[in-house]
Amino acid sequence: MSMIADFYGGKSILITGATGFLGKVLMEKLFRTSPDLRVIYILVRPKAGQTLQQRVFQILNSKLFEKVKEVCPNVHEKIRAISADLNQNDFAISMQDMQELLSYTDIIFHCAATVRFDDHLRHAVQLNVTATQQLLLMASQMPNLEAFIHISTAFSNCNLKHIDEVIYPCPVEPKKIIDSMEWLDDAIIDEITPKLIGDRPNTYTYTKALGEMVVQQESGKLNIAIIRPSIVGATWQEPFPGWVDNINGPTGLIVAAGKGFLRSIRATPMAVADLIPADIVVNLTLAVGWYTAVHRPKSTLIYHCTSGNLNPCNWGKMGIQVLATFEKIPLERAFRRPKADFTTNNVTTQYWNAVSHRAPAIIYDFYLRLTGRKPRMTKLMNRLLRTLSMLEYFINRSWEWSTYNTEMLMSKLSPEDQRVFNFDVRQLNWLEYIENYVLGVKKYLLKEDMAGIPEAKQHLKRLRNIHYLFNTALFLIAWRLLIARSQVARNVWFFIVSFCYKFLSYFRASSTLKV
Ligand SMILES: CCCCCCCCCCCCCCCCCCCCCCCCCCCC(=O)SCCNC(=O)CCNC(=O)[C@H](O)C(C)(C)COP(=O)(O)OP(=O)(O)OC[C@H]1O[C@@H](n2cnc3c(N)ncnc32)[C@H](O)[C@@H]1OP(=O)(O)O
Ligand SMILES: NC(=O)C1=CN([C@@H]2O[C@H](COP(=O)(O)OP(=O)(O)OC[C@H]3O[C@@H](n4cnc5c(N)ncnc54)[C@H](OP(=O)(O)O)[C@@H]3O)[C@@H](O)[C@H]2O)C=CC1
Repeated sequence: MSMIADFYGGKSILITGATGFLGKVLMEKLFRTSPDLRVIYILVRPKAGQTLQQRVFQILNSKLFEKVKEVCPNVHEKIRAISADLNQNDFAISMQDMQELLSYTDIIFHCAATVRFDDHLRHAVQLNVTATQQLLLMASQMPNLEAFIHISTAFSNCNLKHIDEVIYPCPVEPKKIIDSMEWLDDAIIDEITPKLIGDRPNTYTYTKALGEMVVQQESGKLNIAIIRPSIVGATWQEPFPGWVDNINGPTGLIVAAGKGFLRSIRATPMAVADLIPADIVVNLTLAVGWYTAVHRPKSTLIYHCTSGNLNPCNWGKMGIQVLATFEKIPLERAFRRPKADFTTNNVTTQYWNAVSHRAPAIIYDFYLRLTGRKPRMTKLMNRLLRTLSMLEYFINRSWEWSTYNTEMLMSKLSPEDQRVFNFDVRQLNWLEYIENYVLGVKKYLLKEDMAGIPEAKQHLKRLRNIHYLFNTALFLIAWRLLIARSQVARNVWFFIVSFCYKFLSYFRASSTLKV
């Protein structure tokens, strides 16, 4: 019997960010392992023309929830979507809904955040700091609350090389930042942003660090824990391997490499690729929820959910395995053959960006224009290059995260819980995981049919022939131009032609003699 699964039975659980990547995997696991839970409240905003109900319906009817429906057929009744916008005061939750949340919630998992690296500081503060503060205030009014679990990121202190499971204060108090965002105009915020974020690379990591400080300062009598996952990737095992449905982090680059857009990337092959599968993060999160509620640690514990110190893999190994998988299982309608390399300095990066990214895009757009279609490749390529420049910080450095609390928790679990809520990253086989990840990108994110693989392979063969043809034509044109302009080139050309002629004459003469 799993103590953790048993613990969530009969509970009312509030999840923010339940429509996001991690939130969905968290909900799925909760329903599958504790189908007798009372209710999961999710704070959802209407989006992209969909009502709350339509959004929930879409999630529950997705492939991810197929197993849940077998174990918990009345899952629709156990999920209660509450209209909320975390950017608004009191989250714009109705009085009635607020009353219900305050009266019944037993556990909170706070996953909602803006994860965009380029978000405006005002918006990032609102969601990652102010909303966290408001949620804590709400939590403090919940009489039944047993635990508040805050999802942060292992990169909230990426300005440090070695990171312990402690909160590192930022120079300016979060309260001052929150206040100033209320009266400063956008232009001034833009001006002070670089000074505020200091040696962090973006507003995301900075505001997640502020969020942690808020959690520490406002914890009061609450039972709180913070989880810091590193780069969350597709699922490893549960509910099935390779599930992923958004293009954040490595996923977008895997798509770009598979479709042949991404040909070179500035990365350090030996740097640690601190990826962590989504199901490991979720298993740890649920175990932390149980431990925090049942054992009530005296202080707020922080748990690093990382792979680097227990089972390291580097970007080089990862890149090679991604490309090897595309050899076997290519994506459909690729722009070019999947073939990419790492560059390590600015000059080579600029060179390969021009030759392998910009030039083919310009040529393709020229072809689209010639055939009366709208050019789009240059725009897409510029977007990719911008994304690459934002991710570069994370793929050219290595960090060390200590994992004492995470390992301590593992040792507290019963053998059954260690199996059902497995977060032991040492058991992960990277090559197998990456292959499943790439497959998952194809199947679940791009929704490509496996039956289309032979056609995709044919398409790659055609691309290879076009590539050879194009290179031969380019060489001949360049050579012809060179001959027209340079005496040396003409002499070389004369030498080659006469050499070939002599060789052929000799060959013909010797074969005639034999006859
Ligand atoms: C030794 C030699 C070996 C040779 C080997 C060669 C190697 C070859 C490489 C092969 C493959 C590579 C694989 C391995 C390398 C992987 C490297 C990965 C690096 C990853 C580092 C991540 C570090 C993360 C650290 C922090 C972790 C966290 O805590 S939080 C989560 C991370 N957050 C993010 O990832 C968000 C980052 N994204 C952004 O900030 C923004 O998207 C952007 C600024 C990058 C781009 O913004 P922009 O406005 O230009 O575009 P946007 O509007 O966002 O999107 C463009 C289109 O995409 C759609 N989109 C966007 N988001 C999503 C989504 N979540 N789901 C679905 N679709 C999405 C969007 O709608 C746009 O579409 P259109 O409207 O149709 O245009
Ligand atoms: N993905 C990763 O690599 C990592 C993620 N994390 C952390 O994990 C958590 C979850 O991340 P992930 O699932 O990847 O992120 P997603 O971007 O997939 O999900 C974000 C969630 O927050 C919700 N949200 C955003 N703004 C609002 C708002 N104004 N009102 C209500 N809800 C809102 C989104 O709702 P909607 O669907 O309406 O947009 C969505 O459900 C975050 O705290 C993140 O910092 C930490 C480390 C790595």
